[in-house]
Amino acid sequence: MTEQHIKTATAVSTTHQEEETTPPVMIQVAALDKYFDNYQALKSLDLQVKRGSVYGLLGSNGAGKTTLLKTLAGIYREDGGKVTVDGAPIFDNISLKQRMIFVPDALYFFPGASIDDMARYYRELYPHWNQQRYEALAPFFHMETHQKVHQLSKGMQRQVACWLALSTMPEVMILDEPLDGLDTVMRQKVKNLLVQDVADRQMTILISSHNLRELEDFCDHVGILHEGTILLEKEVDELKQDIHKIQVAFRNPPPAQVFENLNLLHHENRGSVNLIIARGSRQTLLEAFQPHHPVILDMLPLTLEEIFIYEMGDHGYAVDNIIFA
Ligand SMILES: Nc1ncnc2c1ncn2[C@@H]1O[C@H](COP(=O)(O)OP(=O)(O)OP(=O)(O)O)[C@@H](O)[C@H]1O
Repeated sequence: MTEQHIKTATAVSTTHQEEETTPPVMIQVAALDKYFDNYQALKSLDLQVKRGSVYGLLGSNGAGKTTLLKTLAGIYREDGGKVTVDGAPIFDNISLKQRMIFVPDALYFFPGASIDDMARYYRELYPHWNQQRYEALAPFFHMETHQKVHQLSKGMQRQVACWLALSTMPEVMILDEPLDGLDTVMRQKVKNLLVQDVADRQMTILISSHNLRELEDFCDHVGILHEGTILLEKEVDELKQDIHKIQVAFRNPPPAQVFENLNLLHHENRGSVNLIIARGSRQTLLEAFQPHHPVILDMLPLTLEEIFIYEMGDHGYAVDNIIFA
């Protein structure tokens, strides 16, 4: 989500008097345990998602993403810890479930149902169903509402699931790898639609993916789930501001302390050029080198992928499969 969207969403929230009392946290997970027989799929997991924000949940196969999302959607009951949405427990809470939507990894449509049939079903279940929006979105998805869902391709069925979900006007959307199988253009269009709802009416999104790149331009927070726990959680903007890749070379090398005093994540020499990944503000890092008259001093932007690799390196984990899968 863009900075502008966040600003818009913030502006909307502060213009409404009643929202001053609304808790900023929409999804709260504390010390969540989930077992399948003797197998512990989620281990004392903590997670918070603020109202009107987008949280990206990353994890490799079997990390526990679907288990977590199904628990948050109230499909699984927690075995330990607490899961609340807008301050209330979710399991067995029908009125709360009417305010949120879960788009699962494995989609389900009634046998032989058309898109319109499914829309009628959703209309019965969700009191805030917006028929006008449902109809307006048909050309966006390039589909006719009388089409049978089972005759559509997998990617088109995923689009139908997003289309129906958006038409329920949810306060919270939980999406299990919704972008898988969508072509690049449609993926971006769906992301734009989702972000628009976040900006316009403070919808909260929790979205899972194997692919960090998929989430990079879209999420406010990214968390890495690994073997049932959140290994690392970061605010995307903060991450990008706080970590830098620097190429620096000197005619006369400065004392070693210049490097030692930095919060270094990585340092290598390529000929006379030092390649450094370091934490700290841009200004602090520049000020460390400038007194030593560098002949080259470049600060390069880091991708979120690179940031996670270096950050996770700190934790001593090999995470290539999480980042690149
Ligand atoms: N119904 C179930 N019964 C038994 N074990 C389960 C069940 N559902 C999930 N598991 C186990 O829990 C672990 C987490 O599975 P989960 O489906 O949550 O992972 P995931 O991160 O969504 O994986 P993927 O990216 O492959 O979809 C796995 O080891 C899986 O085998």
